[in-house]
Amino acid sequence: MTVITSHNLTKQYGDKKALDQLTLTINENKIIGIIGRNGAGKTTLLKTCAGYIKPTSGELHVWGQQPFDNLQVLSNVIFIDEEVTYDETLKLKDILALGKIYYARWDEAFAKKLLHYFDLNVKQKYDKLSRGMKTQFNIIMGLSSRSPLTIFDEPTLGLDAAFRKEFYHILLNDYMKHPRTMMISSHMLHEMENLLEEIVLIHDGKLVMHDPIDVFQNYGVMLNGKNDQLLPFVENRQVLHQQPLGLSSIVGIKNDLTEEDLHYLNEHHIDISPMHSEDVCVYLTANGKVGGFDGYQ
Ligand SMILES: Nc1ncnc2c1ncn2[C@@H]1O[C@H](COP(=O)(O)OP(=O)(O)OP(=O)(O)O)[C@@H](O)[C@H]1O
Repeated sequence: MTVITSHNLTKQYGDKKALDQLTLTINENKIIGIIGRNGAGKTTLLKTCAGYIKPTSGELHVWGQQPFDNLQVLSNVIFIDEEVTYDETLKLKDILALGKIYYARWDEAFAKKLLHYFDLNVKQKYDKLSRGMKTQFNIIMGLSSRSPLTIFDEPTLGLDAAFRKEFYHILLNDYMKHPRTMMISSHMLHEMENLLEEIVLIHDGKLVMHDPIDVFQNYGVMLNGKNDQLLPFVENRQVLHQQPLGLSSIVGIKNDLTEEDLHYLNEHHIDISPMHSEDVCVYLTANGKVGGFDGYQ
């Protein structure tokens, strides 16, 4: 079943198009990574899908309905980011009690188990938690809501490595037991790759790529060899990155190598290595800057 469909979705702030004619389909029960550079439009996309932001133009449907200010959609969505705040008088247990009211699939026992595991005291006031502890609590709310559409916007921002690791592990286990649609934006792609089933890469508000994670992971290859042999080889190919090293170069290209290509590379001692997913993201959103910053010369 389809959860989200957008067609030419656009959100404009003054002259800036935070989302620019974005057409996308998200199917249910997947974990989807929303990636892109700073200012790409990730938060705007997620908040628009969560019904918090009204699109300027285009179409957006969540379970077939326009999400903005739509109670039926809102009751099935949870949106967690670092700006979530609660009334300063509320203790954690009071907030858990609210979970029961807001989320049909809320699992209070699970929430309490997680709080205990992470040494968060239910009697403590939310307002008195450290910033990292607030983020931990927000994540616990997000997981325990079991909302059919669970959205995490940069969930691990400011969290230590130990918690991040635990979070990925718990999220995956809970998702296996209770499948739902999860959209997660993050700049920590390398840490999250194993969780994700699909990647949505956006840049300047536009969709660059929406594919299964393995397509993304196999998108490019890095070649390292002598210029005489390497440069003619890459001449008519999609070059994503190029780094001269004197008489040699490192060149990143789209991975569409044939048997014949592999034979050539082998024969000319050109090394082939995988292009890391984070580099694929960087190179595909580089605005034509294939060689990186070189302003010191
Ligand atoms: N309320 C707003 N008013 C004006 N401009 C905005 C507003 N919200 C977002 N923008 C602009 O829209 C663009 C996309 O912002 P958005 O926060 O969606 O990006 P992002 O991909 O989440 O970035 P980051 O990774 O840095 O958090 C940016 O240029 C931002 O300045």
